[in-house]
Amino acid sequence: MAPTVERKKIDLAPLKAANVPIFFIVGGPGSGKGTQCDKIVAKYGLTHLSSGDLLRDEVKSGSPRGAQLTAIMESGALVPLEVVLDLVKEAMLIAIEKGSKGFLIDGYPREVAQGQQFESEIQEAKLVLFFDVAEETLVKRLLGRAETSGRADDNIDTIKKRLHTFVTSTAPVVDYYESKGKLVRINAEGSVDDIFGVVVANLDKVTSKI
Ligand SMILES: Nc1ncnc2c1ncn2[C@@H]1O[C@H](COP(=O)(O)OP(=O)(O)O)[C@@H](O)[C@H]1O
Ligand SMILES: Nc1ncnc2c1ncn2[C@H]1C[C@H](O)[C@@H](COP(=O)(O)OP(=O)(O)O)O1
Ligand SMILES: [Mg+2]
Repeated sequence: MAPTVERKKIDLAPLKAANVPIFFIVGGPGSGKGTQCDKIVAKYGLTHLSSGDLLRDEVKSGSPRGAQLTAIMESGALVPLEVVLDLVKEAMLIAIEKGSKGFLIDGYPREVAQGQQFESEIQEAKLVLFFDVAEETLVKRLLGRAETSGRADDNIDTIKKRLHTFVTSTAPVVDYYESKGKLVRINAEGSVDDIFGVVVANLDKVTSKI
């Protein structure tokens, strides 16, 4: 039986009223989502929310909700949709109160249903940036990150499982947004600065009003 998750009612009215642009940031584990988001924040001042960071913060907080998450994340599987979406909503509301002018939602959606539920409950994404990197490169980068990250999921066994989850659950997200004409596929094998150049060229087309 699936574990029951604690949920509370979240009033989304202020978030919907603000109607700020939302960008989904998708890519395999180690594709450079976090790295590029830091650079986007520095240039455009958008609010960066990483679903993985929100989950790790929840674990650290010692909440009952957090306690259920560690085992799932160490197994390389996806956390239940409602848990992630509630954390994202709560973080977005806090940022809106502080005057956020738009969001980078990093590591979300990781399955098509997550995208559909987010967009039906909150607002449509403006664009989906997909960082496209070969598996071999992802493994190399994650093993490099493992040396300093302290992350329980940066080890070869969990990395293999996370890659499997990416192929089975998240690759369909890429196809889904491509068919909607919202996908920006970025070859992310090159240097951080070269990739950022492509990111900027794409964001500049749609962020002139931010
Ligand atoms: N373009 C790149 N070339 C080489 N290494 C990179 C590049 N982008 C990110 N990295 C490194 O790869 C690792 C994973 O990057 P990260 O931004 O954490 O990816 P993600 O958030 O998609 O898992 C980090 O150690 C980061 O420094
Ligand atoms: N949107 C989401 N839905 C379900 N599980 C998620 C999720 N975002 C993150 N997780 C869970 C499963 C991931 O393997 C783990 C770490 O995510 P992450 O920090 O975004 O990884 P990375 O930046 O290496 O791609 O947290
Ligand atoms: Mg990340």
